[in-house]
Amino acid sequence: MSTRPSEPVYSTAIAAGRTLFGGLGIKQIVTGAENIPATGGAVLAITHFGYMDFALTEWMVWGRNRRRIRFMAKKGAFDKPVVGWLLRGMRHISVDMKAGAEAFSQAIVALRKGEMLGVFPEAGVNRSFTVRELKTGTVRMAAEAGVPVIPIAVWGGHRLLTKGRKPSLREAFRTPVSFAVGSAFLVDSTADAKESTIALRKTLESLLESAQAAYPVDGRGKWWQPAHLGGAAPTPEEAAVMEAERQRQKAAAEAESR
Ligand SMILES: CCCCCCCCCCCCCCCC(=O)OC[C@@H](O)COP(=O)(O)O
Repeated sequence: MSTRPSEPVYSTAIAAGRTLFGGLGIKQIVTGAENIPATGGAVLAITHFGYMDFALTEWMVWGRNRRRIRFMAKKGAFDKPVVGWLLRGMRHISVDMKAGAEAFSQAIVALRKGEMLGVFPEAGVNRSFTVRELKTGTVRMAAEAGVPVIPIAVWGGHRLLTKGRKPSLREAFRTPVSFAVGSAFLVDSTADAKESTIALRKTLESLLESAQAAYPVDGRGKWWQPAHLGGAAPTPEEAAVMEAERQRQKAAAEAESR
């Protein structure tokens, strides 16, 4: 692919994102950037601690090789009037969490066309800021499309915007965001998807540990630091309880609106 067709919606979003992150003085710390393929299909498997992970990852990738990531995102976002139009304009893929087959086949088509797909295999933001159990779809789609998985840990992006927390300019200003990009993870199509997924999770955890170890701000006692590293974030067990409660409330609200 020597030509890169113009995409006005995506280009506008990138311009807006660069202005925002540039204005906030976000500092990128990147290791393993050479692992991002310059061409061809690949699944980027990204950790998910904050709502800026999408844009931050695209910002980092764009700065390296000018590629546009097609993200898999919740159907709920696509159902919103303006946001939905924007997401479709950027050719992101809508995922119905209750019926994933449609999104899966769209993802395969995109990968076979040589697109770079961005997925968050934890299927949501985990308030403990630790890597929780992954869905198996990531490795299954890579195996089926015959493309590599590129594991990426993003650390610090949750300080900009995350679940259950009001964003603060002071917290965001000049915040370092680390990206640890791992080498291509080739999925053996004869291997069990569960096993490969466990291996992928271990890889993401070790990339995350390396990003945290080198992070230039001491997180001890801070809300954004995981409990096992001396931070004030809820433990994985507490986060799971909070998430179950949130799901229960959502289901109750949906039942009421019917
Ligand atoms: C400079 C770079 C700027 C580039 C802009 C391109 C970025 C594309 C933005 C895609 C945004 C997709 C938003 C989807 C929203 C969404 O799906 O997020 C929620 C979940 O994940 C986790 O949610 P949760 O249920 O709260 O755990």
